[in-house]
Amino acid sequence: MLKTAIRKEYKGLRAQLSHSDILKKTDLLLIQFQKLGFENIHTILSYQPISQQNEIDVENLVRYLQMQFPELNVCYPKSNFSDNSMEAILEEEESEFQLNDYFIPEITTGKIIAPEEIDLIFVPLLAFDTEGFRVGYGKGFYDRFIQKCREDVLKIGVSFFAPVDQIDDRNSNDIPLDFCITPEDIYAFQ
Ligand SMILES: Nc1nc2c(c(=O)[nH]1)N(C=O)[C@@H](CNc1ccc(C(=O)N[C@@H](CCC(=O)O)C(=O)O)cc1)CN2
Ligand SMILES: Nc1ncnc2c1ncn2[C@@H]1O[C@H](COP(=O)(O)OP(=O)(O)OP(=O)(O)O)[C@@H](O)[C@H]1O
Repeated sequence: MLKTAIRKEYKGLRAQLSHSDILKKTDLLLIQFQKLGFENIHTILSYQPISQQNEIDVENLVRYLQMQFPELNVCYPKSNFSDNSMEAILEEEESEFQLNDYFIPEITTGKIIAPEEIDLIFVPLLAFDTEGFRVGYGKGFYDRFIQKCREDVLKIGVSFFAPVDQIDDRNSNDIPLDFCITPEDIYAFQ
């Protein structure tokens, strides 16, 4: 399937989920995530969900990591729509989030963390395939950002749905995930 068709289908599938479906699937995702073990995680890049789009809220996954790594640095993306780039901003006590034009609650100010410092990224997506490639909103923000990260950065996708068989129009910029968590399974790639 082509990315445009996948985007359309999975936006539709998400839109059909009820509030209680979402709560249940989000709980199941945490249970799956807890099966993974991590070592030496200091800094992560999380995201705030676009709730109008029924994006997955990964807050509970972040809290779970914070229990294991009490000193965890949690960053959030700040997008620049003029060049489709983004920066990781460290969340601190005084951090504020403001809805941007795309209904993303974006962190407003804070310390910029170098991509090389990030150990783990929760990657938002619309769909993924059986090899770990993903379809996002089609602007390449995450592919551009991940390119600047360390080779060993853990890229973890989260999806309410099982993978599609194959994304037929993937390109040389597409960086595959290491894991994708769904309410039913953990997919490990490579
Ligand atoms: N929660 C969240 N934060 C994120 C992302 C994301 O996917 N989810 N991003 C991942 O890249 C970056 C922002 N990128 C975006 C890229 C394109 C559109 C966009 O085109 N939105 C459409 C609405 C979706 C639609 O097509 O229906 C639009 O408003 O036209 C939105 C965000 C950084 N922060
Ligand atoms: N590292 C990169 N450098 C330059 N252009 C890039 C890079 N990564 C992606 N792009 C460009 O960004 C556009 C969107 O890419 P793609 O269709 O793979 O997006 P996506 O993975 O669905 O979305 P997103 O990453 O925003 O969630 C494409 O035109 C692609 O060529």
